[in-house]
Amino acid sequence: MKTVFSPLHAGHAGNVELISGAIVPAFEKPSRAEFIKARVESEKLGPILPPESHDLAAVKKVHSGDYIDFLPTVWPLWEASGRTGSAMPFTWPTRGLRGDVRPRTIDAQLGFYSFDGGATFVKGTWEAIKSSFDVALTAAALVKAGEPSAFALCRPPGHHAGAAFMGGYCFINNAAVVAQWFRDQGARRVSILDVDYHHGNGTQEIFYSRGDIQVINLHADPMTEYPFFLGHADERGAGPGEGFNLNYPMPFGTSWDGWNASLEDGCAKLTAYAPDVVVVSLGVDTFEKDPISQFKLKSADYPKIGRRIARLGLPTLFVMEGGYAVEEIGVNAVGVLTGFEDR
Ligand SMILES: NCCCNCCCCCC(O)(O)C(F)(F)F
Ligand SMILES: [Zn+2]
Repeated sequence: MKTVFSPLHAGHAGNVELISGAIVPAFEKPSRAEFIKARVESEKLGPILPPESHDLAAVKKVHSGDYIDFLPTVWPLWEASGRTGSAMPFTWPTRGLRGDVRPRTIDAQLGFYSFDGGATFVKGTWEAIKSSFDVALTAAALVKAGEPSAFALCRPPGHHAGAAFMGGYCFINNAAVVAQWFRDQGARRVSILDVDYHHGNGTQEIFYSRGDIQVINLHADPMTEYPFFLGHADERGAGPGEGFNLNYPMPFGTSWDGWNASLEDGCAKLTAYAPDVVVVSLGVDTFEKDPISQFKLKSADYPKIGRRIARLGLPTLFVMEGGYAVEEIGVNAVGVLTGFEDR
């Protein structure tokens, strides 16, 4: 399997996040991608290719233009306002406030275009964001060109980013961008299978009213876990999208048997949908040792996920999302990929 990777992810470094009332170093850090890359090499998964560069056209098919055009202006505006630390919002237009008027202050604009304080900017963040979707689009082109599968080693991740908002370490929804790209390249139906521990609220929001892109999410129950405000089982899609959004919320402590029951049902629904291609939002924060997550999957379980996805018998693009147990992130993420290839 070929991997696409860009060293430009490393410019998104030194970020902080707000956890339990304290500003702490961000869990979404450069070593995550480096450990995965090292494991791709040590497992001899296949060649590691640099991304082709793309313009923003494919991105603006799923994200609003004003939101995307805002992203590269953040750091310059933040610096121009005299700040040096991570650019982070602290006010959001929630119920009863106006979300149709964008204030002039950069701090407010960050809140205008986000749902939490988890998507922060430093000097190299925009370059990293751009390299991440270039990686995803380059890997998608490999699958379109006939590769049975490919691995987009994306960083930053994307599945919490909606049409016009960022959050949860996500800025551009890489999986959504490539799913739309496959449609534009002639795929009649595309399935997105999101196995990250957290619900892919952004991906759901982007495709919620569409029947041509099926979105299947396996995740921790939002009644008790981030992102909290989307991801319930009764969210089944709207209008033409009714029935094409499937959520499998699961309780804290879920281990392989319970998680696999959701995977089996999701795969049956995917097979019934008969897509031309599958995009896997690959997060491995379902791992028992993940520092911010509450599922109990073991490293030996990840190859089983890959084997099950391979049994779908469809062209498959893996897009990297989350996972914070950095020592084991490579073993677990690449375990899915070697399992897919049944090695
Ligand atoms: N205790 C409060 C910390 C807030 N937690 C934010 C969790 C973000 C999870 C991101 C992710 O893993 O879903 C992604 F795949 F997008 F990277
Ligand atoms: Zn996650």
